[in-house]
Amino acid sequence: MDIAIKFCGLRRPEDVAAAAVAGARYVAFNFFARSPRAVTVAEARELALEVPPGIAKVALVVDADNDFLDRIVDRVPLDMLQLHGAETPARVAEIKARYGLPVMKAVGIATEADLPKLEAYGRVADQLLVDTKPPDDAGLPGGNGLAFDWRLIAGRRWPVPWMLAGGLTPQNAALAVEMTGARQVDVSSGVESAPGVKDAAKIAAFAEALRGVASPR
Ligand SMILES: O=C(O)c1ccccc1NCC(=O)[C@H](O)[C@H](O)COP(=O)(O)O
Repeated sequence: MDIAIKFCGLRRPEDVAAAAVAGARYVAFNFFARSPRAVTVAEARELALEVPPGIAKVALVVDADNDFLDRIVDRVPLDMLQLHGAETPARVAEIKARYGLPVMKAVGIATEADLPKLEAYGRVADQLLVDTKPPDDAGLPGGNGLAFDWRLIAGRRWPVPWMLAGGLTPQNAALAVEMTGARQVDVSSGVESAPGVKDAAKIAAFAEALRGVASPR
């Protein structure tokens, strides 16, 4: 089975086109205003309308309130919500019920002590994004281009599908899949030429690096 790829933080129609050509299974639009990858609701709508059928369109939000989520969901055709803040399991369940969209919860991992959170969110979310926990001095809750120690999750399973994220690049993605058993991966800064600027050649190289790579699970 092919490894499913999510390209995160797309801002331009050419990014969507490059992701589609590379065989993306998901593309994500980032609504966190302080991110160099942020898009407005209107921009995301235009981008989402360009996404070919068969590619899931994901909205990435950080501790968004209902008013903001209402605006996003009303205007942007979406297939999934990605919650990348400090949303509690109860808030994840509330958002899932309110919008009727699948919800992916990002969980930051730095040490073994972070792993129980995956169990807790796995009971309420439809998917988990197993990402690197941002260091205290990181300016952003995600998209920092930092990997965590993949040995922490080698051989682990959760009750819902999950995606590996954090510091993946065309150079290390195949090894990450082999070490963790991930069947889905997420990448943002590893396919950029500058913060927020996706690079079509790196997007293609990332997909190429995973072609023919089989998850050991
Ligand atoms: O990418 C951002 O700017 C960002 C900002 C705020 C919250 C989350 C953000 N990104 C989340 C993602 O899903 C990234 O793809 C994930 O953290 C991996 O990023 P990277 O290490 O750059 O591949």
